Amino acid sequence: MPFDKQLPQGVSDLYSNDYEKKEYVIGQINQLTKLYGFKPIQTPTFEYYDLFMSMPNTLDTDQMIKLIDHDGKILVLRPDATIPIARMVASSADKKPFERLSYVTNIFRMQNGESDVFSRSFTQLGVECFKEKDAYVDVEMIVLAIESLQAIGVERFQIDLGQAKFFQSLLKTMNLTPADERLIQEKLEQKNESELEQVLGKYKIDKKSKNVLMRLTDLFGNPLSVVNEAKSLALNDDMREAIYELEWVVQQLEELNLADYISVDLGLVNNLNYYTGLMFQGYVHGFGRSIIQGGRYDRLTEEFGLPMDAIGFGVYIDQLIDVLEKQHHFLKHETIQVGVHSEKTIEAFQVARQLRQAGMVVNLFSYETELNVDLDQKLIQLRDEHTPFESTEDLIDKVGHMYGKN
Ligand SMILES: N[C@@H](Cc1c[nH]c[nH+]1)C(=O)O
Repeated sequence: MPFDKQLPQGVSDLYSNDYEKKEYVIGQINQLTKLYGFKPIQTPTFEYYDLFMSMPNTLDTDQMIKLIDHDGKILVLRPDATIPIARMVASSADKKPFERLSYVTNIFRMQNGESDVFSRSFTQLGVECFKEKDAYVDVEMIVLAIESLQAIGVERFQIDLGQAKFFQSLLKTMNLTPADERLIQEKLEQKNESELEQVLGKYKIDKKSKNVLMRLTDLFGNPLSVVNEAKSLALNDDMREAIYELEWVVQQLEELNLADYISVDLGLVNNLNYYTGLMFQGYVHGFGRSIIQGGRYDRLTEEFGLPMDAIGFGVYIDQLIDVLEKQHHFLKHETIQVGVHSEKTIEAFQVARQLRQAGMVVNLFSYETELNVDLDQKLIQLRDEHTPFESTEDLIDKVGHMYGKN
């Protein structure tokens, strides 16, 4: 019986049209990350399940795709890129790894648990910077995120800035179990005010902390006014410090004339719980899911025995392509057809080479046997006695003209 050709749910083939879009988007952003000094690396597609479970409250077991190794140990397909990179950096032999690492990789993660098979494999491009904490790096990362989206022409996007330390320091005042904290975080992430209130009602928490927590559900918008309001809500020094750090970043971005791209959301939490300071997410108007997620994570490598401050972000490439498609950003590349006549083969190759050197996409066809090619795609025919183009400039001039480019 023939194989029934079906694919598992949530994965798909990528035909050249779509692959080219992906290649283009990745290429543009990579070009930029290189200019910022990031060096590409790769971690394995699967690793031990225990690696990801050693980070409490980060990824749920039912978000991961598991495999059994030959010795019975459980493996998982990479559900996150940042954790393995932290492992890699901490285990590098000379303990002096590159500071700035970048990657393009597939991530296998069921965002909403086991039943969510539709988004379980996606591509992420990311950068991670391992360097002693310095506020300018936080600013630089946001600038890189903004420039990455600008480089591919994304319109109407916004980067929401948050502060993990603000929320975490507030939680600390409540003395809850990790499971309770997780539940509160989940409700806050969903901005579900009524359920958050219900959940909070179950615990003995002082009124002040509860009120501040409830305020987080709508503490977002204009950066400096949110920051100012948050200052008056801070209940301890850590919360105050978190806000001052955020304020400084906002001020620098404003001075860099990037205020239009940013907003602050102090209710911003991420179920990837390794963030310790500045956090950010990139959104496009009219498109619900974030296309960029990142932040500072100063305690992750410590889990692997090498304390190192770090910050990074990941671009959700497939989601970004959906956005670009909606915003009609992909121009069709015109393919120039060059006819090859058996007595003029060399000339055809020469013309094709010149055109390609000028950056044009060229397909050859046999002028004698394939004359039925789509004549709408304008042809360069080499039937005549002379080669039609004198020089590359002449060629581009004429071809450009034929295609209305001049
Ligand atoms: N790993 C994060 C993105 C990130 C990279 N570096 C820091 N955060 C994610 O998958 O959303």
